[in-house]
This record gives sequence, structure tokens and C-alpha cells, in this order.
Amino acid sequence: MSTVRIDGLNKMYRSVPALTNIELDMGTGVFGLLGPNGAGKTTLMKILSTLLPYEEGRVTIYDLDLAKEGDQVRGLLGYLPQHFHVPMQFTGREFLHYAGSMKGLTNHKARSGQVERLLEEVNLLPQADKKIKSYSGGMIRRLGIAQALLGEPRFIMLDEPTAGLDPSERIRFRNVIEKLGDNHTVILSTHIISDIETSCGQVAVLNKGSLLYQGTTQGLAQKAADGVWEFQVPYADYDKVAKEFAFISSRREMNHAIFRVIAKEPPHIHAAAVQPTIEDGYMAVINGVLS
Ligand SMILES: Nc1ncnc2c1ncn2[C@@H]1O[C@H](COP(=O)(O)OP(=O)(O)OP(=O)(O)O)[C@@H](O)[C@H]1O
Repeated sequence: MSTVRIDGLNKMYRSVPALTNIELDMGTGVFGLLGPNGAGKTTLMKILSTLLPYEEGRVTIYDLDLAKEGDQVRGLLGYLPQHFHVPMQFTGREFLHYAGSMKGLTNHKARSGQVERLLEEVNLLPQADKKIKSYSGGMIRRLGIAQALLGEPRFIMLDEPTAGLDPSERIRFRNVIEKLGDNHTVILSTHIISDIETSCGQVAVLNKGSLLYQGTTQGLAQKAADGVWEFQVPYADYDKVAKEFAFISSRREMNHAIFRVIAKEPPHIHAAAVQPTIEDGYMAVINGVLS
């Protein structure tokens, strides 16, 4: 069932288009938003969070019209911005009480119930009374998720939530996000393909303000089907070959370098076709090499 629908959305910054004719349809679950820098991901999230006006298009969130019913829409939203600033002198628990009051949770008992439940959900109960300035980057992000979930929103947007996290923090964070997808609509914007791979059922790819793909992660991988090749050359030739081919990755094995290339035809006499990954599909869609 569709929970968030976007039809013909256009956004300009002065005369520069930032989003062009976006059509998107989301349901419950974690929805990945992928795209390089400047693709328009933050702009889209800011529009959906009612922070930014748009020129054209229709957006409905749980049957509410974003343009006409912004106040009600705000009651359904939880947002973790890309740059999440917290008062470092607060403890985690104090901050969540403060953020809850700002969201209109004025009844102390009801707010406390939510704060304690969320601290547990994001695994911060043991550190709840420590000052935020002693938290790691991962803990601050998890606190950010907790604040986004105050007020029991149904639609949650997380803008680059795993940027700068170490691998173990990233795994912890993903577990929290995956659980959320069971009964919320979650948009997760990222450059990190492995976040999408593990957490998202559906994905959209934006580039230069245009939507290039919407569908499953497997479908995205298939966008590079029959177009991913690997070949090996002596390691001594690495620099020469690297200059010649627009490769998507390379690795060293003993005295050889193995190059991975997306192309319609075999790019090298020793090239062998390999199974596409989500990253290959993403690169094929962004660079348009196979279309
Ligand atoms: N306030 C603004 N005024 C003018 N142009 C802007 C403004 N905010 C963003 N842009 C431009 O709009 C385009 C989309 O930017 P946006 O921040 O939405 O991309 P993004 O996909 O979130 O990128 P990143 O991954 O780097 O955060 C970019 O070309 C950007 O330079």
C-alpha cells in the first residue's frame, strides 16, 4: 500500500533546477535514496519534511496533501538531518526530554514513557545520564534517531545517517533502522551502497535532480546485467591500464591487477562477464553506459 506519493515534483533554487519531475511511490519499509553529491537528496527530504517550498507537483503523505495540510503532515514526521546538532552539555536523557517538549509532548509522564522506550530501542540506556560531549559519533546518531522517533511518527527521514560511523557503529545503527521498517515508512539517504544492500527493500537513484531508477535492490543490480567485466593484467602494467579504462574498481591478487569495468562489449581480450552487484547497477544507471 502506498504511504507516500510524489507526482510531478519540481524544485528550483532561483533559476537552477534542483529536482525535475520527480515521481515516487513508497510503502511501509525502508526506502533507500541513493545519489552522488548534489543529486537532490537533501532537497527532497527537506521538501517532504515541510521545511522547503516547491514550485510544482503533488505530494501526499498518508493521504494528507503536503501543500494544504502541512501542519497535520508535520505530526506524522520524524527527521534526522544530515548535520545533526545537539547541545553537548545535556545528557542524552535531558536532550530527549527537551526535544520531546519542542514536539509538543508536554505531559511529563507520557513524554518520560517515550523517552525511556526510545533510549532502550537505540541502545543508549546505559549512557543516558552521561553528557553528550562524551558520546561517540555513532551514539550521537542513535540519539538523533531517538529524537526523530519522539511523538511516534509514521514517516521517518534519515539523511546520511551512517556517514562517519565506524563499522561496528554502522552495524548497530542498521539494526535499529531495519526494525523501524517493520511498521514505518523510512527514507534513508546515503552514498554508501552497503547500507542500502542490508537495510532497504526498495531504492531510488537520483542524479542531477532527476530520478533515474525506482525499484528493488536486485532490480538495480540487474541494470548492469550482461555489462560487467573483469580482466587481469600484470601488476606492473597497472598505471597504463588504469589510464586507458574507466574502471569501477580494481584489486591486486599476487602479481596481477584485476580490473572491473562496465561496458556493452568485452573491454579487453581477456575480459570475462561477472555477476552484477548493486554498486555495478548504480554505476551503470548514474553513468548511463549501458543505455
Ligand atoms: N540553498 C540552496 N541554494 C542554491 N542551491 C542549492 C541550495 N541547496 C542546494 N542547492 C543545490 O541544489 C542541488 C541539490 O543539492 P542537495 O543538497 O539536495 O543534494 P544532495 O544529493 O543532498 O547532495 P549531498 O549528498 O552532497 O548532500 C545541488 O546542485 C546544490 O548545489
